[in-house]
Amino acid sequence: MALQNSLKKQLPVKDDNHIIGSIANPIIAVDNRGRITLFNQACEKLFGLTNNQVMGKLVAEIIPYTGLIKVLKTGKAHIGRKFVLGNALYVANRTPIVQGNSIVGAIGVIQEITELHYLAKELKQVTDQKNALESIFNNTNEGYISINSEGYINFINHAMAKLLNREPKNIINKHITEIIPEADIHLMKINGNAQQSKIMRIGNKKVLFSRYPVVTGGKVEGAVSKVVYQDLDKLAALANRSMQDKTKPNLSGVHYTLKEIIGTGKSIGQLKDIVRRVARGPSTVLITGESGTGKELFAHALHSHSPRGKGPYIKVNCAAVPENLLESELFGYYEGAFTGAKKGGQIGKFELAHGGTIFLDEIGDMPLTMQAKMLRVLQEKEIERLGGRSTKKVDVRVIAATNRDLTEMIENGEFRQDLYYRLNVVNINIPALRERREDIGALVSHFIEKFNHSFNLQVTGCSEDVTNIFLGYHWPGNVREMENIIERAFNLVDGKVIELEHLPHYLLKQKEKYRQPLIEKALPALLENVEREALLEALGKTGGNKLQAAKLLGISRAWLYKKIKQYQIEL
Ligand SMILES: Nc1ncnc2c1ncn2[C@@H]1O[C@H](COP(=O)(O)OP(=O)(O)OP(=O)(O)O)[C@@H](O)[C@H]1O
Repeated sequence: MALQNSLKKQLPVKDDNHIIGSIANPIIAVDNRGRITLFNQACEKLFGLTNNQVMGKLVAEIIPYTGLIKVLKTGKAHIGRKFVLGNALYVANRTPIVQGNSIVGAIGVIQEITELHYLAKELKQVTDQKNALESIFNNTNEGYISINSEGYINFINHAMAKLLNREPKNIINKHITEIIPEADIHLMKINGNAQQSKIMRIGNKKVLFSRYPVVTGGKVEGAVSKVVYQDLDKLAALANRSMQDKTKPNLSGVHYTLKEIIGTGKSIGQLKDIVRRVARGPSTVLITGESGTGKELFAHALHSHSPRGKGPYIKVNCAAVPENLLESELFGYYEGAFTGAKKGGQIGKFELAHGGTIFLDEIGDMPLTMQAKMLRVLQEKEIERLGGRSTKKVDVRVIAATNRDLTEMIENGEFRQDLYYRLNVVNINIPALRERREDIGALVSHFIEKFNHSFNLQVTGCSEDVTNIFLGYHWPGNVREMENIIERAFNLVDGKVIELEHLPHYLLKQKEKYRQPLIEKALPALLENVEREALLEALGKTGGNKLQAAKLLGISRAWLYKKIKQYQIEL
């Protein structure tokens, strides 16, 4: 008790006015008639009036709009009423002073909130910006995650959370290595350097990520990582698909028509007529001919001129695909069909070609087991993916090609006869280049024009010696070989004419070889051979023009016709 009394003496609690006077908040009170009864020092400062000037005076006269009179009249408190005085913002709480049942006065307590107001405004702006950024980050497919300088996650967007297969709320504040163990190496190294486009694994996915330091006031405060492609394997598969799409004409720009097939001679002309007619129908076509004769070019043209020309054109090289993969390549497979099968399975070339054409190149190299399956597809027009039991109808036109002698293969038991008949509904046989020398001149001009364009040169032609070699050579590699020889010459030529020195050595030698067998024959046969070759050369040089060819040979036109008939030269 003694202690309490001594404390009371020391503390100013006994002097209410002194306590109120010391409060930093302006306080003003009135009695029940509105006369000022309390006006503390903070109030004096706020209103610029002294206590002596205002005490006992009517508040309405001294400071209008305090709201205290209204509180007196209504008995209702005003809480948190804002008002502006000078450049500052204030909030006031006004309450009635109640004694017993009656209102004996009113009191107002004021607080300056200018700073607070601006802070609140700033906070709102920051919150708005944060919300906007969050919605941007959460509506992108790119994953974002940020960590502080100790590696604790302070932000993650939806895409990144999805990639991690977790809820964002279960990730925030966790250590990055706890959530992404692989991050130890890639995401954790917090320094001032950015890392761009690195590949890392997150779970079973390969992703591409970039990491940037978060720098505040020159200090690295953390790092933010961006995952650009969530699954590179998927992306690779997509790119693969898009490459496959590119094999489709009209989409890729690689689009051969009959116009691109060069040949002035009768044989090519006849073949073009056949293509025009056959293209209209649905029949399977077998294109035969030596390697490099233009089988693929004809297959393309067949597709382009057909009603399916705008559909896909899918090529499968039966010799290039390993035997054990050919079936899945052609018909596709379901997930888990075999060890190493891709997740999600794979669509086969037949399905890809739906509505278009499938070109089965090198069909002669198709294994016998596959030949049986192919026969079924051609008969039923339906395919069965590996690992599945259901079949699917496909609307595909089949064009097959081979440089092998299928009839001989049938005799040797290497090719199924029934498949041969199915494929050979229409046969297009492209003669070897040596059997249509009349096309040589036009082809040479065509390739010179083509390479002038790509090499940006102005080559006008070949020297006479070179022309003679071209006309006499037996072209085992056919048009492809000619294309290669001319391209090679373009790499060496520095004038406007292709000369002997621009030809490969073997070609000069081959020419002699080509002439050699002649001496092994009897004289009449030898003469016939020479005569035939001379006719072919002349016709080739003149692009098949008989009048000019006859002039070149020094014979009459009638004689030339007789010889053409005798040697069964096709023009
Ligand atoms: N008549 C032609 N006109 C223009 N270019 C041709 C002609 N014939 C072939 N070519 C060109 O020759 C090259 C070989 O042609 P293509 O690939 O069509 O031959 P292929 O008979 O299918 O060969 P392979 O049997 O080796 O597959 C291609 O670059 C092609 O453009």
